Order: sequence, then structure tokens, then C-alpha cells
Amino acid sequence: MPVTAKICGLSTPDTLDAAVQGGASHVGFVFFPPSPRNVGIEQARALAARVPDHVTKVGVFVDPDDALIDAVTAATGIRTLQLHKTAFERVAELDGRGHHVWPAISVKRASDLDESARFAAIPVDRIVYDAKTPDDALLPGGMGLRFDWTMLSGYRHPGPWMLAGGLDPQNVIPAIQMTGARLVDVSSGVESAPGVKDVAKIAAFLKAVAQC
Ligand SMILES: O=C(O)c1ccccc1NCC(=O)[C@H](O)[C@H](O)COP(=O)(O)O
Repeated sequence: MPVTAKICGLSTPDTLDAAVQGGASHVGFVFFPPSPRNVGIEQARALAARVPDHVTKVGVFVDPDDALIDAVTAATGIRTLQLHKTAFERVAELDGRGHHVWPAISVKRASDLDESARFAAIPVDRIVYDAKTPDDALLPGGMGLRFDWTMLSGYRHPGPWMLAGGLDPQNVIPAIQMTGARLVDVSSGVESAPGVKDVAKIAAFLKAVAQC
């Protein structure tokens, strides 16, 4: 099975097209106003319309309320919700309503990984292992931070998962080799400035992933 990639935090047609043409399996849209990658509903509607059926659209949220999820899903057809800082009970509730849910686990130390076992009971569609950002950080992700990937080597995952946090075109191959990830996620590692995606970096990242 080939390794595939999600390009996250897309907000312009040209960078979205670069991700799709470069072979991304997933594209992510951030719905969190404090983020430099935040997209509004109408912007997301227009972007989503460009995404072909074989590429999965992922909505990235921080403890979203029903109104936001309903607005996003109605406008974009997004069915996959990547959920940061969202309580277990809320994740279970959204799963019960038929959404594809991807809870993010913030990882700093090895014991953080064990939170994944709890989600096996729901079960969720995929766990996202992302680097923990500082407690006072504005964002729970998208900051180019990474955790010690060796912690994932040999780890018994309870289900499908994705590696996120601090990946870029240069380090993604060793990261895949070290962790065994089959899906990798990148945001700031393919940007020229916070929130500004770079088509050459997107292409380089996807080319590196395709070699794995
Ligand atoms: O990217 C954001 O701005 C963001 C905002 C709020 C919640 C999550 C966010 N990003 C989550 C992602 O999926 C990122 O791709 C992931 O954290 C990796 O980011 P990076 O380390 O910059 O590649």
C-alpha cells in the first residue's frame, strides 16, 4: 500500500490545485478564526468545488459547535472532521451522527500516545498524532513542531492513524521510515510564511512521499 499525504491549511485555488495535481490523497481546510489558515464558509465552498472525488476533503476544527459543523458540511460536502482539543464524549457524539471523525492527540511524551486506546472503543475512523503545542499557544497545530518520532516505532496502534507535526519535504522520508506511517500530514512545512502555501514546496513534499 503506498504512503499518501494530506496537505493541510489550504486556502487558495492555486495551492489547492497543486496539492491535487501533485497526488495528495487528502486536503485540509481549517475552520478556526485565530489561525492564519482559517477559511470562511463561502471561501471553503468555492475551494471544495475544485476537489475531485478521489481526494478526501477534511475539515479541521477546534472543539466545534453544531452550527459550525452544519454550515461547513452543507456548504462543502466535507464528511471528515479532524477534531483538535475536543472532548472524548463530543468525538463519540459526532461519530454517532455519522461523521467520519479524526480526533487529534497532542503528543509530547510516550504516555500521550496511550490516549489512542480510548478511541478504539468508539471506534474512530483515524487517530491524528500531532505535536503538542505550548499551553499558551494560539494554535493546537500548524506550528511546525514535531515530537520524537521514535516513540511510534513498534507502537501497537488500535486503528488507522496519521502522522502530523513538523514534517517538511526534507524530513518526511525519514519520518515515514521511522514511524511506519501510511498517511502523513503537513501544513507549515510547505509554506513560505504562516498561512501562505508554496506550490513548489507542496510538489516537493508529495514527490518525496511518492518515493516511499
Ligand atoms: O494549521 C492550523 O492553523 C490549525 C489550526 C487549528 C487547529 C489545527 C490546525 N492545524 C492542524 C493540522 O492538521 C496541521 O497540519 C498539523 O498540526 C501539522 O502542522 P505543521 O506542523 O505545521 O505541519
